[in-house]
Amino acid sequence: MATLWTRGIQVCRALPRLCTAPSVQRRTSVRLMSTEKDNLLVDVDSKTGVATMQMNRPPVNSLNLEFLTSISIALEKLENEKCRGLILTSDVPKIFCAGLDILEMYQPDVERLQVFWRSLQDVWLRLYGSKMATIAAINGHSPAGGCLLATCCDYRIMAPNYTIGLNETQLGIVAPFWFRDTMCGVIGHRETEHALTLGIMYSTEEALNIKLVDKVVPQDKVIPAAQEKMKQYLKIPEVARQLSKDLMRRETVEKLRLRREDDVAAFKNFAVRESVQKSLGMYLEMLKKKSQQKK
Ligand SMILES: CCCCCCCCCCC/C=C/C(=O)SCCNC(=O)CCNC(=O)[C@H](O)C(C)(C)COP(=O)(O)OP(=O)(O)OC[C@H]1O[C@@H](n2cnc3c(N)ncnc32)[C@H](O)[C@@H]1OP(=O)(O)O
Repeated sequence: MATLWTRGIQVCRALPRLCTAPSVQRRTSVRLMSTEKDNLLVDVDSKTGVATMQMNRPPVNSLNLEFLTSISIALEKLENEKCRGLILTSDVPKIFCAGLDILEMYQPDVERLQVFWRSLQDVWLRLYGSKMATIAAINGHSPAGGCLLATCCDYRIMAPNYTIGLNETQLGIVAPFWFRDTMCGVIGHRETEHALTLGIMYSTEEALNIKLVDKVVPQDKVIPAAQEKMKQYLKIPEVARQLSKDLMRRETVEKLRLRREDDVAAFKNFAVRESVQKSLGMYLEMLKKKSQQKK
């Protein structure tokens, strides 16, 4: 197992130029490193060409601008390196990904808010449109943006006793069309409508029933099961597999590509509404209270 490490991704606060390209050195061990500690660990098996990407931004792997930028750059590098497969998982106990960092949307700097949204679009375009075979090894809770990451993948394996879903309406916000399309592609129109309007968080078992996840295995078997499933993908002739995936996803990808700036504007205009800010504030307060009660 070789490790692909990315060194020196400099995430600048200065906008709009966010970061300089990381210099990748090919050697036995190359690390993907971000300014925010090692919040993304990427190992590439040099024999199989399968990368394992572990999200590691405690406490809950929430997706802020810097973290999204790291993920996006890492995905680009893996694609450029012609990796064949990607297993996306978490290094944070009990959490796959808590979705977007709500602090990015609450009382935002409007300039940064837009860059933030573009960086989320980038991650989606790269992950959903990836040529690699992608498997989500969901080893923890996976609300909203976490569910989006998982549903971008070709296959989902989840551990028991967690939750997954697009719960946006519960926060008083709305999942945009490309979140919807991604989920529709996995569970179909009716179930997506039900899930989105009610903001349903499914238990692992419920998620399996509606095929939001493909397989449930014990916690310690999630990554081995993903590695095993990956073998099946890698046995398929590469071009045939990639073209079939492209055939299924191209229209959805193109829809966002063509509407990127409209989507940024819609997000910005929506997020700055007084009613939305009020809802986000109340939700953050609720999370804080819940967290304090545990301590
Ligand atoms: C007209 C149409 C136009 C369209 C326009 C678009 C509109 C906007 C679309 C936006 C799409 C949004 C997508 C999202 O992803 S929103 C984020 C949703 N996420 C959640 O609701 C998850 C909330 N968190 C939880 O449920 C739990 O934290 C979790 C189950 C993940 C873990 O529970 P646990 O008990 O282990 O941990 P705590 O709850 O104690 O949390 C620890 C600390 O982390 C903070 N926290 C949690 N989640 C987030 C988050 N997503 N962002 C920021 N911070 C988060 C939590 O407050 C605790 O902090 P403190 O310890 O400091 O109190």
